[in-house]
Amino acid sequence: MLDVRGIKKVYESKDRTVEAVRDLTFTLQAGELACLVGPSGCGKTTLLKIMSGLLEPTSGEVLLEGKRVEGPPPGMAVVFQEYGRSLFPWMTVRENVELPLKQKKLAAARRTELVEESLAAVGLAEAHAAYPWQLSGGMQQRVAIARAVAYEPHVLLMDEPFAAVDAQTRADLEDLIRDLWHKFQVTTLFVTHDIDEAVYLGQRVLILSNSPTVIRDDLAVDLPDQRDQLTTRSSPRFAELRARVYEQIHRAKTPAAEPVGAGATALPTSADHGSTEF
Ligand SMILES: Nc1ncnc2c1ncn2[C@@H]1O[C@H](COP(=O)(O)OP(=O)(O)OP(=O)(O)O)[C@@H](O)[C@H]1O
Repeated sequence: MLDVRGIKKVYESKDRTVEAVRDLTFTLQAGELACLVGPSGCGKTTLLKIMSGLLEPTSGEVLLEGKRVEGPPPGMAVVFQEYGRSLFPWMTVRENVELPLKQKKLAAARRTELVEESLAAVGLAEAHAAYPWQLSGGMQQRVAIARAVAYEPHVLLMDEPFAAVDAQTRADLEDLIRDLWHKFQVTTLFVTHDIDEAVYLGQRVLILSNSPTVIRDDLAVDLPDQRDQLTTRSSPRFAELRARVYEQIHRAKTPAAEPVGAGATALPTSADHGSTEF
């Protein structure tokens, strides 16, 4: 449903050339929830901008439902980290969520239905008349998520959406994402540099190498579908999976990256609800 084929991106300016992404190829199946994790600066945001048609690749292509992405595709919604900048402060919560639906030229009755359903789904039915600046950071990010869901996208891309919220809010938002995914079955790619978050959320974790970036591993997360912060994160399988991701990223950051299993790597201990970030 979403094909990323041989994506390469070289940023060129007068005095500097940066090969941010070398060769990325993967496919997201319809209804899949995949996480993308990699070291800081490895090109995650670059890749997402290319996938959402905001940036042109140097070579390669992205296909959404067989159609080449050449500008923001109508069936795609993106949630960014900076919720503060993505909501309009002069519009109420309801108006913010409704705006893309107006641009989609939906009838008023359908817009009302979608706005109410999505605000209820993120637990903000009561806050529809508030302005974003009257809400906490976590609530603002819920509004941004509601806006994306109301749009009824075929694909939802999320670029480190919880990086700016506190740990408790982050855990709640992670559970919200899984609930919404179960409810709406939207194909989702969630970018994070938090290994625990990637394993907890995803059915699959794509691990990127250091820049210039390629896919280092594509890991199936065989944890039970019903997850909760306490039981899932303290299960032995969760610990094994996060150790594998950690090891891959650790090796990706060393200059002569060896394949997994070629040597011992000291792993951080899995503190309950702690996270490992890069
Ligand atoms: N507009 C640009 N011009 C030149 N170089 C850029 C530009 N945008 C990003 N880069 C470079 O491309 C590389 C990848 O950046 P990118 O922001 O995509 O990585 P990232 O994985 O999202 O980083 P982080 O995890 O720190 O947010 C970096 O070396 C960065 O300096």
